[in-house]
Amino acid sequence: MTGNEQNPSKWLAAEKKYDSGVYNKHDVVMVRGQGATVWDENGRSYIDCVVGYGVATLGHSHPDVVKAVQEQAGKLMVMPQTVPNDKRAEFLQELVGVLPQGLDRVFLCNSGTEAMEAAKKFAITATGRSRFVSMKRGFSGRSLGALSFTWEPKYREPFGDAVDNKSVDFVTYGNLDELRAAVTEQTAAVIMEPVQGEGGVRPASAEFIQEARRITREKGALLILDEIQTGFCRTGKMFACEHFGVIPDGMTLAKAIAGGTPTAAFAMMSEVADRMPAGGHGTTFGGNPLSMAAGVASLRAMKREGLAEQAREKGAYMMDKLRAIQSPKIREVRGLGLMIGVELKEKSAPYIHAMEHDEGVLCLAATPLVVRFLPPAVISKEQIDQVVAAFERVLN
Ligand SMILES: Cc1[nH+]cc(COP(=O)(O)O)c(CN[C@@H](CCC(=O)O)C(=O)O)c1O
Repeated sequence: MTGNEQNPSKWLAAEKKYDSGVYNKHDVVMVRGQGATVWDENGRSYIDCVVGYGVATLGHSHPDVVKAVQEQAGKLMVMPQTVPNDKRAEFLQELVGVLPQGLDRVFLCNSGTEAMEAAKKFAITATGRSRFVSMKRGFSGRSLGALSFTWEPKYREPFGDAVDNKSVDFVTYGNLDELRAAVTEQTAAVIMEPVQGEGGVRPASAEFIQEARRITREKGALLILDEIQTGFCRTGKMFACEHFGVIPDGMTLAKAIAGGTPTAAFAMMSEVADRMPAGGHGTTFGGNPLSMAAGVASLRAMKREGLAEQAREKGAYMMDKLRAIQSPKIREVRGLGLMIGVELKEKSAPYIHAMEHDEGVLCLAATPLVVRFLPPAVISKEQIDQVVAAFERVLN
């Protein structure tokens, strides 16, 4: 068990008492992390295959990131983007240096949903159009603009018409005929994840993404790839689009972008950026020097440690081990790199709970039937073996 029933945590009580109530809180208080391991307030360790929903791909508290944040915190933490800053400039250079060719203009912000909001506004000004095509099972964020691209009705319905559902056509992920029918001369952009994450860990086919690239060019629409979860080595490449040989007109980025600090971006072609009126968008915290320092350290560490190759190799290893589990409860093991989903023939929640409480492994859901594993690319083979053995035990 993780909670301390005799001496309930004062931190747990306080957080549950004052929180907004939107989250289904675990009964454990995590206080420290290093690499692929986190510890709760009672000193129990866990192998973390959630890492903040795919944020700490570089591992918790990477020493380079910690050092960079400590130094920048003592130098300059706050400077709005109207005023240039050395760290921000350095991060932009590092980021554009790893982005696909041509994506060399960047709107910096603070979360994935904000990046998607920016993408929506830039697409409208770049094309003069306001219709969009998004994907069934797609997840683009929770703000009202991003929510219009997010498929799952339970996320949209409580907000009624405040969510613009009228100007978005949803197509079945992977269905070429639906895609071709939906993209027209009124379409501003097609929005899609190269691998659907929250929607069940579903890699796209190369054919589907390549057709999205072709048809958007033909119709004068933008292709915007949502790499908020797939970006920054998660799938075995720096960006998942590299697996498919496709360069989009824009790419939303967040999660693993800056060493765990709340940072995001909409990266785009100059032709897209140049059509936004000056002052047409903005953010207070975006591009703050503290996050930028973490981002510079993180991107350099990813390159130096060959993190994409680590994710590719360890992801293949982990999926092989998961596929070797002989269990009638498993329908399919799928994914790309270290973005892994195990679809069960029954609800996954009890097994995810047992992994945490009985086995000391953190994993998460991606739709009610899928167990999602998002380990950090610094995870060891031994830790992977422990995770797989634990999963086999909870299934049996
Ligand atoms: C592909 C994708 N796009 C956009 C977002 C929104 O990013 P942000 O505003 O920084 O949360 C997320 C969050 N993905 C997590 C959902 C979080 C939630 O439930 O809300 C996830 O995959 O679990 C994505 O995975």
